[in-house]
Amino acid sequence: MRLLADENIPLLDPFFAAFGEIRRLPGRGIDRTALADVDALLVRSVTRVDHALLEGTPVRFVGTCTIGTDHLDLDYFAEAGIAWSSAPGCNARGVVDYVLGAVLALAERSGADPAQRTYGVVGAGQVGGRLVEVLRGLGWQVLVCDPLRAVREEGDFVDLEEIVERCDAISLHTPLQRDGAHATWHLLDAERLRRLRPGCWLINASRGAVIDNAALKAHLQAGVDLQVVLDVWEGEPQVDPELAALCRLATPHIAGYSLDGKLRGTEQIYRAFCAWRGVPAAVRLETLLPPPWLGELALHGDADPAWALATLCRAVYDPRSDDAAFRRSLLGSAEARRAGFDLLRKHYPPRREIPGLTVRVAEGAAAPALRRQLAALGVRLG
Ligand SMILES: NC(=O)C1=CN([C@@H]2O[C@H](COP(=O)(O)OP(=O)(O)OC[C@H]3O[C@@H](n4cnc5c(N)ncnc54)[C@H](O)[C@@H]3O)[C@@H](O)[C@H]2O)C=CC1
Ligand SMILES: O=C(O)C(=O)[C@H](O)COP(=O)(O)O
Repeated sequence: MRLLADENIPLLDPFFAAFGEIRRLPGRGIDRTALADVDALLVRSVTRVDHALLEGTPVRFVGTCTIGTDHLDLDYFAEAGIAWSSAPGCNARGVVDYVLGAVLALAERSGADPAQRTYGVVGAGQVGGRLVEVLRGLGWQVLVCDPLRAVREEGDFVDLEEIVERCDAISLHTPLQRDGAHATWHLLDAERLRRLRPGCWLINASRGAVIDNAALKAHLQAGVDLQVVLDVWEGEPQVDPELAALCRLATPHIAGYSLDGKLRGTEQIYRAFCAWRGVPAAVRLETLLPPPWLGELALHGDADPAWALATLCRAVYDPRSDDAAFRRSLLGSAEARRAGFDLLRKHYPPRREIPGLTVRVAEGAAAPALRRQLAALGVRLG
């Protein structure tokens, strides 16, 4: 059996070597020629996998080690009888940690208390749903917009217009859907951007085109008070440096790049692949995932919970380092910027997730509040 894989997929050998030959290519370089004798294709989000790529090739299985599937032509797969799988939820926690880091950075910069804002989460699936749980667990006010969930289940959902009008921090977590009743392409268009509350924090770690980037740039250039964090960009890997310069935080599509999330993504595709082949999945991620870099910490029982929240989150991940590296990469030519976007992702430093922490809290006046907060973050209590 021959497998072709994006070279940025980690742990290919431990999970897939037993099945046959594994060839590796940059995800953007995978073409029909490379697939001429390939049975299974393993990708991440940068390879468009459709009729044009697969027609006439022997590929019968496609796995994407990512949550998003907007780069796959699923209708064509169904028509052509090609088995496929994505990795739902694999890096959801990485995105949650990114949003927390972004919120804390915006709060520090503006001097605002993050606990006093009204958060709007748009899309409450694996990522947004976990984010809502964390924010509500911290005792913060959160409005949730997810029209698909709203028709399926009881719950406290609001529509997008209410999010736009009432929230002073909005985080987008929908898939990119170009058409249909719940299309998300340019969900935040010029008109909705205009109606955002002054001083609003707007975070996009979903897909670039969920916000109309040209409208956003025009809006920011007009001097509107909007604090924007973008991890994803229309047209990436080409990023508009003028738009990036207008953002408070700008990163190269790395919100979900926790080491844990990336390795889970490979494992989930390995399991789907084994199921397709009809063989048991013998390799276990637990044996391959390194222990958390930052294991155990102790907190004084009188520690200020707001200080503890910021300190612990930042100790695990602070998106400002990714922002600084990305801004440096945007100084060169268009070609260098495009290459820089992919290089930063290819050589991304290993980052772990907040729930990997174990924290002991000594007895003290703030101990109950600290323990509640740690539980909300998903941290283990030692
Ligand atoms: N920046 C990054 O590194 C990452 C980005 N992503 C992106 O985040 C997206 C969301 O991920 P998950 O939460 O895991 O997906 P999911 O499929 O679990 O959840 C998406 C949610 O959005 C809702 N939704 C769909 N259309 C909507 C609309 N028009 N308005 C409001 N809600 C709507 C769905 O009902 C669903 O509950 C992915 O599709 C992917 O594009 C995911 C992982 C990492
Ligand atoms: O899982 C997703 O969906 C994502 O957006 C991934 O974090 C994207 O990772 P790459 O495919 O860009 O490596």
